[in-house]
Amino acid sequence: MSKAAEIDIASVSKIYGTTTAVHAISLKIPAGTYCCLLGPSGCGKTSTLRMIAGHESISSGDIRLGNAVVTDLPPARRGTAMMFQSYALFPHLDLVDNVAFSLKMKGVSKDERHAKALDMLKLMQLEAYATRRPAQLSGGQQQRVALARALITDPEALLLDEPLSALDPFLKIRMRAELKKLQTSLGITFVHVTHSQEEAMALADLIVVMNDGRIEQAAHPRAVFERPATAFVAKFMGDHNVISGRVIENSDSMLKLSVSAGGEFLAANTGAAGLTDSADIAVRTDRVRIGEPSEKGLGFIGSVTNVEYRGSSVKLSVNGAGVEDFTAILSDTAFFANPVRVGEAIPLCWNREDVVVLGRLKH
Ligand SMILES: Nc1ncnc2c1ncn2[C@@H]1O[C@H](COP(=O)(O)OP(=O)(O)OP(=O)(O)O)[C@@H](O)[C@H]1O
Repeated sequence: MSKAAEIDIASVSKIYGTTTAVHAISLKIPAGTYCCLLGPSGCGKTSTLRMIAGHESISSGDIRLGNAVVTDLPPARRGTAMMFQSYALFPHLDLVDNVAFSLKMKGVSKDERHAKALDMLKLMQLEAYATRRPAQLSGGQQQRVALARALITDPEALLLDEPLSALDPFLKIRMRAELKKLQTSLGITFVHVTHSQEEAMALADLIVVMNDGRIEQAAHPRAVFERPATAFVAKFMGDHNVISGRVIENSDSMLKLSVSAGGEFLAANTGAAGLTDSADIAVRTDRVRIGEPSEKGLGFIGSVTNVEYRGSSVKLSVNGAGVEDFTAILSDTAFFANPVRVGEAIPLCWNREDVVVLGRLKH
């Protein structure tokens, strides 16, 4: 295998006719990273991946792979390989010929390409199926053939477009673990497009959250989850309550918000100096407790609108203080020690360190 390469995306845009799908994004993906491009449908993640692969032209900006600027290179000369969502296997060829296909295009001799294809099939534990055609395989096996076919070119970076979306939920989780294992053992850079935050959290060293053609946050999964940069990231990652309000105090140490129906909320100020009119804060749903707040602004009194039993936890929805559908996830033990019912008024509280001040993206 070749060495992994860093991918450097510098101010890259993609414009289709009158649609700007990607707005001058910049991103460095260190060599050997498992990177997930994450976001809702239409946010520009596939366009970004296809520009890295060379399957889509770059409207402006540059992409570097290792030391080489690849902006104007055709896909086969970039050192990348792409695995498509549909796997794009040839139905009439057996696995050896499917996997060897790109070597055939390069003019590699039959013996040599077949030997290499068999090695790749061995790596994917598919050598026993070498003479089968794709239709004679399960979904998970087809996915491994597609991986073998992409990896046979010894790429420095493997690009994967929703690689798990065709699999049933059980297989998805199994193949997810295999992808991670493969990336760790090969050590090459993986860039994987997904709209599933769970998938990205499970796989990535670097999550790049995209929205509307822009990067909202690029960081380690734990940083994205624990310190979401924007309201979009907090909502998209889930398990956060986002409260938006008017700024009534913004000092070095504290941010105080007022929500229209009278609620007041407090956060330790961490880099929110620019917020003067309005601001958003996030409170983790699993950090909310039933009880009186230790300080005004670190909780509110609300009415329970829904109680959902989830086995090890119970999800409460609460409206109050100008905040709707506020979620508290309580452990089953905490809930059943002191159960509450729909319609009941309850105090909710949390600690100051469980509040994150969210930034705003400058467009
Ligand atoms: N060939 C094209 N011509 C015109 N517009 C396009 C083309 N390809 C994509 N777009 C538009 O560019 C935007 C970004 O699309 P892109 O496929 O990159 O998003 P995505 O995040 O990968 O979405 P999905 O998860 O649905 O694949 C969308 O608004 C889309 O409609």
